[in-house]
Amino acid sequence: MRTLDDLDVKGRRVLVRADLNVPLDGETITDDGRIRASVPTIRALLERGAKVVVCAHLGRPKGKAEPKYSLRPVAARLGELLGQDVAFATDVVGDSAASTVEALQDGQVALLENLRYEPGEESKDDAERGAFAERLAGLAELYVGDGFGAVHRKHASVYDVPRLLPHAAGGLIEAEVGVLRRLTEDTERPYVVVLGGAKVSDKLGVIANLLTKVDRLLIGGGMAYTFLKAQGHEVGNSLLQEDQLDQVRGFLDEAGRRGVELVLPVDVLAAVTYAPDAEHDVVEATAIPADREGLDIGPKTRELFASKVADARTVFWNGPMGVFEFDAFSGGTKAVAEALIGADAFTVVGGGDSAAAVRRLGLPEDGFSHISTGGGASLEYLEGKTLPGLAALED
Ligand SMILES: Nc1ncnc2c1ncn2[C@@H]1O[C@H](COP(=O)(O)OP(=O)(O)OP(=O)(O)O)[C@@H](O)[C@H]1O
Ligand SMILES: O=C(O)[C@H](O)COP(=O)(O)O
Repeated sequence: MRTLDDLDVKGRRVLVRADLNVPLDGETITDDGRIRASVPTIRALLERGAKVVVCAHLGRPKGKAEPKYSLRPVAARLGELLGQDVAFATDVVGDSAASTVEALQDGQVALLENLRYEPGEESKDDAERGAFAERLAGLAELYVGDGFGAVHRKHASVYDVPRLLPHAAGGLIEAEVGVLRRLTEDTERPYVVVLGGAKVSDKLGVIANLLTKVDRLLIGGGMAYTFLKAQGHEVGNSLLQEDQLDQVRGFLDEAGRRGVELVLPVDVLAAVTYAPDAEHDVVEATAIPADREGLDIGPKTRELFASKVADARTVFWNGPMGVFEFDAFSGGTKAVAEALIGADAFTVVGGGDSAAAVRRLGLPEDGFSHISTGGGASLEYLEGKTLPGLAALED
């Protein structure tokens, strides 16, 4: 992959694809980790006299402009971190983007509005995606891919634009790939992967492949309930991926055949509703009442998961064990994070929310070997898959 040193950026418009998908509470950014991780590359380009045009997505607005997914608050925070103004374009490839980019002087930076306001960004139709990519590429002369968290998406800004412009990888992508490579080459064993979180359908897909690589797979968070249901248990109102139950039954069989330990929760915190102060009880994972939803792993599971991490030599963890944003349901995530910190192992945490959880719970970031900005992206990297955003940069 070419790096920033291979591009002559002085006086030129450089489109930087960053991952600025941060958690928001209204317009308040609750964790700015991904913005901070994007700063070094943007700063390096500014210092070299480029006109920097940053593009990124926020949430999943599905091709429509929805104010709650606006990147405007992110532009303000990015400006504070860079110590200079960030011009904000109120559209992606429209008049505002054109005039904002036109007005940039060398060493100045702009952020475009949420890429996913445009249906072309995520389109599965190559022509529609390509047409949007042409418009986006038209804003700049060079492209820098640095949004590691999104490299697993075959989206216009990730996959198509680098084919249209001279390009390079930014420092974040270089660093992430450098560390994650260690998890795919000569992995020290026992190798344990811990999965949780809420993007269940996305991440179930990676399990088949992980089962060929790991010694133990621990499943918590919103992911666990599809497994419990597949084993025939009631999961009440818990997060469930009904259409993937057969696939999950297949994983359970495959794990058995391969001798991979697949460890599920034995108890959960079952709440009456999804709320910070929801009334809840600890119940056996096999006996979740029909009118309750599991919002965290229970105390016995925390001990069980910690014991399964304790002797590991390599651990990758993606996805919180519960709704850590609510204090009452953050204990499981904290227990798993502490188990990783205590392990004598190469430990990697991946994912926007997983990394945010570590910081929110006040745990030391240097307690882990690496905190990755990518969740789904790191998981797919670990599978050994070719990721569209990396392949495009390698071309
Ligand atoms: N039992 C549960 N029920 C509902 N939501 C849950 C549960 N457990 C965890 N979550 C939610 O999962 C979300 C994080 O999931 P997600 O899969 O997006 O992880 P991530 O670390 O951000 O990875 P990525 O970077 O791929 O998005 C959190 O907002 C958390 O509240
Ligand atoms: O949060 C992430 O994992 C990345 O920003 C990608 O977001 P996505 O899962 O909505 O594509």
